[in-house]
This record gives sequence, C-alpha cells and structure tokens, in this order.
Amino acid sequence: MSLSAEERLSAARSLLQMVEEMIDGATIVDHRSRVVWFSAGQLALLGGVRLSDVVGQDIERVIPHSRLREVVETGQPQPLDIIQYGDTSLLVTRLPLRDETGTIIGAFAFALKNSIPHLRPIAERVHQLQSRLARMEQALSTTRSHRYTSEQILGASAAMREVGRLLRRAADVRSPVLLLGETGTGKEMIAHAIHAASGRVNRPFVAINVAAVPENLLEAEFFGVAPGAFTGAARQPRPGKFQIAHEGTLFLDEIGDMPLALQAKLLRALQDGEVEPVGSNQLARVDVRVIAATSRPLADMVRAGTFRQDLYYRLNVLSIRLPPLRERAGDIELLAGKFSERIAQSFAVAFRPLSRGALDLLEAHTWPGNVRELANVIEQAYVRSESDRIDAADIAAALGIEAEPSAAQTPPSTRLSDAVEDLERRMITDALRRCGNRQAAARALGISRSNLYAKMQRHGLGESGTG
Ligand SMILES: Nc1ncnc2c1ncn2[C@@H]1O[C@H](COP(=O)(O)OP(=O)(O)OP(=O)(O)O)[C@@H](O)[C@H]1O
Repeated sequence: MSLSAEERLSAARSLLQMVEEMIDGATIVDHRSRVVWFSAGQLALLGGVRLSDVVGQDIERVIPHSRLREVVETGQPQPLDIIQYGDTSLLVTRLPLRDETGTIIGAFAFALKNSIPHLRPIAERVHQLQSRLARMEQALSTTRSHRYTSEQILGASAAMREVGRLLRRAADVRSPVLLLGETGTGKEMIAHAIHAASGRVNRPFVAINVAAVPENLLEAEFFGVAPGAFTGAARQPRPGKFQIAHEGTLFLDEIGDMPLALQAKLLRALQDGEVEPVGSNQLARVDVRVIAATSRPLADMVRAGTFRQDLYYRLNVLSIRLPPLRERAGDIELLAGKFSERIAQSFAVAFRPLSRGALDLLEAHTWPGNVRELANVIEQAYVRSESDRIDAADIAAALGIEAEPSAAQTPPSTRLSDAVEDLERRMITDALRRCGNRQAAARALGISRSNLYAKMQRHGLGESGTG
C-alpha cells in the first residue's frame, strides 16, 4: 500500500518537526547545493539570519566550510563528522537525498542534540590531535627560516651591485618589497637575504607560492580558518601564513598568479595590518613585513585589469629588478666557477676548471632558466663526463646543442621515459606560448594550474621558458 502525495507531504512535515525538536541544527540543499531549508536552531547557530534571505544561495555563501556539496556530488553519505562551532563540538551527519529513481535531488545535514556527551572521549581525542597537528604545522613552517644571506648572492656586474645596494636599503625599512625578474634569477634568494639582514631576523620567515596552491585553498592558506567556523574534517581551524609570520617576514612568491577576489583582502592586510580568517567576521591584527615576487609583467597586468592597481602601488614601494643572466654575461664566469666548486665539494670529487671554449658557449647561451639553469648545466657536466676539466663538448651536451667537434655529442636517448619527459616539456612550452598564460595553458592541457606549475618547475620552465 503506498501513500498518496498529500499523505507523503504531511509525513515529511511531521518528520521535519520531529527533527527540529531533536537536533541542534539541520540543513537541506538542492541538487545544485543551494539552500532549501534551515531549521530554527540552525538559523540561530548562524547568528540569526532569516531563512527567506538565504534560500536559493550556494551553501558555501552561508556556511563557508559546508561539506554538503561533496555529498551531493559524490552521493556518499558522511554519517559521522565532528565540527567545531565556537566552543561547542557538534556531531554532524550528512546524507544524500534521492528521488524514486535514485537520482540525487539534494542533501540533508543535521547535528543531534546532546550527542556529543556520549562521544566526549572520542571528541576530546580528536581535539587533542587537531591541536597537535596545528602546532606541528606551525613549527614546520617557522623552522623554514632564512636559508640565504647576502654573502651567498654572487655577481660582480653593475646590475648585481645595484641589486646589492637595494637589498641593504630594503633591510633597513619595513615597507613592502616587490621583486621582479624571470624564473631562476634569484628572487627567493634575495627575499631570504633581506629578511636575514633586517631587524626581523630572529622572527619567522614564511614563504608561500601563490601559483602552487589550488585556488580554492588560497584564502585559508593566507588568512587561516577560524575556530568558530563550520569546519569539516578536511578543513580544521588553523592559522594562516599571515598569522604564522607575525613579527617576521612573509614571502609571497608568484604574486601575479593571485586571483582578483583575494587581491582585495591582501590589500587590506597590507594597509591595515588586519586579516580576516575564513569563516570569521572578526579581524585579527598582524605585524608582517611582506616581500612579493613575480616573473609576470605586473604593470601590464594592471593595464589589462587582471591585477589591482591599488595593490600594485602598495606592493611597489620598493621594487628590485633582478636582471636576467643574458644581460650580465660578465657574471657567468664567476657563477660557473663557483658552481663547479660547490658541486665538486658536494660530490666529493676533484674541482674541475672550465675551458675557454666551455665559457664561450656558456656566454653565448640565452639562459631562459637563468642562474638555476646555469647551476644545472654545470652539475650535468660533472655527471656526464669524468674528465678533469669541463670542456665545450660537456657544456654543449648539457645544453642539448650541436657540439664541436661533433664526435663529443652524446647520442640521443632511446629510453621511453626520456622521450615522454621530452614530449611533456614540449607540449607545456607549446601550450604556454599559444595560450599566453598558465591558467589557459593548464585548461588546454587538461591539468590543474598547480599541477602545471609543478611540472614547469620540474622542467625548469618559467615565464621566460615559454618563448
Ligand atoms: N646571484 C646568485 N648567486 C648565487 N646563486 C644564485 C643567484 N641567483 C640565483 N641563484 C641560485 O639559483 C637558483 C634559483 O634561485 P631562486 O629560487 O632564488 O630564483 P627565483 O627567481 O625565485 O626563481 P622562480 O621564479 O623560478 O621561483 C637557486 O638555487 C639560487 O641559489
């Protein structure tokens, strides 16, 4: 015997009423994860919002860390999750809602009243583990203190001497610094050295690479997640890099890859020294010195409307341009010699000087990967041959160009893995050239932006490697 439509409706109504009495809060979303219904308790938990004001909105707009979309999209129930709401822990169950044919039409979440006391021992254990994890994460990022000092920055050219002068200037003031330069020109190295020479040297140096973090996680990574927020197991309360870098230096690498929406929040953090953790409406004060770096043409991006002008001005108080290696061929001999010394030391073998022919080849190269590429080439020369000096043929082979005499050239590899690597590198270079930016190139290649970035790093491809 089946129920009539009217009976089903009234059964549903009385079920919702019963749920209202037994729970702390309940939520229903539709098949696109838009709000359909909140119980009165849930509305109260949300700070007294009115149901009519939020019906039809994406659930994350109302509850930033809701995991109901996962349930709608995967159809997988989440029978037990512990979330933190203010000082209270709640035990939450999330279930998919299906129609008669089994198609997902939405999802339902509820927190049973007084369920936590029964689970107190488990909840406490989870809580302890979370705090331990947060402490360890914090320790990990702060122990990564500065790795370089200005003495390690090599270069005797006029351009590098000017970089040295600006570096000392930057260490004396606390305004933001903008480091501009192609990949591998030493931007991160300079950022470390500024911190090491500044009054903040005994406080944390914290780095974040904007291009390497998936876009939807960036805000939490920067500003943290508030303990008061509705957080699923995947996003527990934690401090952001701004909070971790308090009283120290925050290095924002690849700032040109920052999504526009987040740029406004970053500007506020820089201007007012205040950050707003995700899921919180309270501002926290931070004292952070920001050093930003990019290999992208920021000024052009401002003109194109993809980078905020006000943020650009705020960051561009003291900018340091790192010259590409091809503009300071005079430094190549010094750098190559130093790298040869370092590699000999780390491989525990005899030092190999570079022949004049080898230096001529190095000086004629255009160095799309800059100093990083030069260091790799010298290392390859050590790996490829056992001779007691580095000759033109070793350099030519490492650079993948015609060697003279040609007999010294290494034969092309027949290994499948080398061919696959080579194809991947060429496809990435090609996509970057065709699409003009990483976002579009990642889309064209069918991979995520962060995955593309990781592959570019592996192949030594920066912006300059695109052309
Ligand atoms: N002037 C320099 N003297 C000595 N080593 C250098 C110099 N410039 C760069 N390097 C070395 O080159 C490598 C790349 O430097 P770094 O990571 O600082 O470059 P980057 O500009 O931040 O690159 P990317 O934009 O790809 O992140 C590092 O191993 C660094 O030690």
